[in-house]
Amino acid sequence: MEPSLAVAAPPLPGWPPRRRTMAGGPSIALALEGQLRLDDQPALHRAVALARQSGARLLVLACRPQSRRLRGPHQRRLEAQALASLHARLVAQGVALLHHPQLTTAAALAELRPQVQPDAVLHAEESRLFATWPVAADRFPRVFSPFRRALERDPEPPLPPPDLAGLGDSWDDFPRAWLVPPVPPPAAPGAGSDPRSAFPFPGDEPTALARLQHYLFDSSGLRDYKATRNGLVGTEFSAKFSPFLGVGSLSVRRIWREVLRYQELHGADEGSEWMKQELLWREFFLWSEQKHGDAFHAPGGLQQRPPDWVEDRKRFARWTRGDAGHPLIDAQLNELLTTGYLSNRGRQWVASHFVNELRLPWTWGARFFEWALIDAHPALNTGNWAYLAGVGSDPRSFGGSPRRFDLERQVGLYDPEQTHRRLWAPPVPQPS
Ligand SMILES: Cc1cc2nc3c(=O)[nH]c(=O)nc-3n(C[C@H](O)[C@H](O)[C@H](O)COP(=O)(O)OP(=O)(O)OC[C@H]3O[C@@H](n4cnc5c(N)ncnc54)[C@H](O)[C@@H]3O)c2cc1C
Repeated sequence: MEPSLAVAAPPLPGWPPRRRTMAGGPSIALALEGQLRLDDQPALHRAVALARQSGARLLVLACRPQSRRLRGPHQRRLEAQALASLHARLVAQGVALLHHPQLTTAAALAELRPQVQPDAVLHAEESRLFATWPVAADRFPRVFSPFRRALERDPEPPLPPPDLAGLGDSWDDFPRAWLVPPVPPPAAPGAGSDPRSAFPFPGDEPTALARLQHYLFDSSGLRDYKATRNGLVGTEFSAKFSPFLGVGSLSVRRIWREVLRYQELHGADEGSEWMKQELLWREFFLWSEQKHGDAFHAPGGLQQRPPDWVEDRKRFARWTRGDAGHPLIDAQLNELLTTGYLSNRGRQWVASHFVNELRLPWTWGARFFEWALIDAHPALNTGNWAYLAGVGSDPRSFGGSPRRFDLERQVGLYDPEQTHRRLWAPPVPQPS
């Protein structure tokens, strides 16, 4: 279980630090590692406890997270918005945020030395419902249902933002260029400002928390979630939490806690139970990736299937420009390329068409999604693509074939008026 707010500081070699004579004195650094929020940050609580215990100042480092992630323009814009907001809120509390988007934390610390040499560096961790294996690693199942049944405990409660008062101290020794507030890049035409967008929000933490409040308590969103979650158009058919989770401006444990609060108020209805299930899917893929490592991302997937596709680069290149050769899919791709967001149903159609009709390697599609999606996450993206390609955790695909969506039937079920198709039909090329 996550400890309570009084987080015990781990013993550190050479602790407590000697007061140095250089400007600023001893310091404790929190490396954000892409977790751009103050709420539910266990590492921030530990850093604050260490700083208070030793009279050190706190500084926050925002560098390029060291991971296999491929961040595309939509996600980078969201990330910059989240970072700018966090910067402003930390500075308002007197705490410096030093940022260097090109360097990893290790490289940034090397560059900062000897001007700034933190006595301890704590690293923020990705938000998960469970801090340690929710099902023992050696018994971790390959498919979701046994995972859910085997869960050994409840998700851990979130921590509130810590009190940062008095932890800033002097900033004289910090390089000025690193303290300049980050400026979010302007939105590409359409992105973030397109009135058709299903995700028209900025990526910062206050917006994330406002969205959580809106979807759970100020609208019928969560209550109706099970009925609406396969929708294709608009902001309300699903929660739109994933882009915030992707840039770490929202904690999944905060979402879970608020869903429980909703259930205390309104009872455990279908919508809230289904939301818990989807959040557990996220958890399942995160821990699966941790369990299987590179095999999780390998073309043969967890099932180690031999490849069954055609490496047609021309066809793939056309697809990346939004030309899949099917009007339904082209509309989905147009939405994806313009806004970075795509409904879950739309993603399933696109991936199924890519694998079953175009017969292209699923890893190509997954890699492109990782660049294009506003909520891209390697584990969630690969987990879902591999599932649909029949090499991952779809129980039906073990020993069988991948799930194939009958697109005409799907349209009849989920877009009978062709609302999405008309809204996102790609522009017809004009003769030159
Ligand atoms: C081919 C494909 C690729 C995908 N790539 C990503 C990705 O890179 N990043 C990502 O966050 N999600 C991915 N998903 C999962 C899912 O489509 C999105 O999480 C969801 O559409 C986000 O919108 P929402 O927050 O409104 O979802 P909601 O339906 O409101 O769900 C709430 C939350 O539950 C979790 N969730 C829901 N569905 C899934 C799922 N299938 N797998 C894992 N978690 C889920 C997400 O955290 C989501 O924010 C992918 C799905 C497919 C089919």
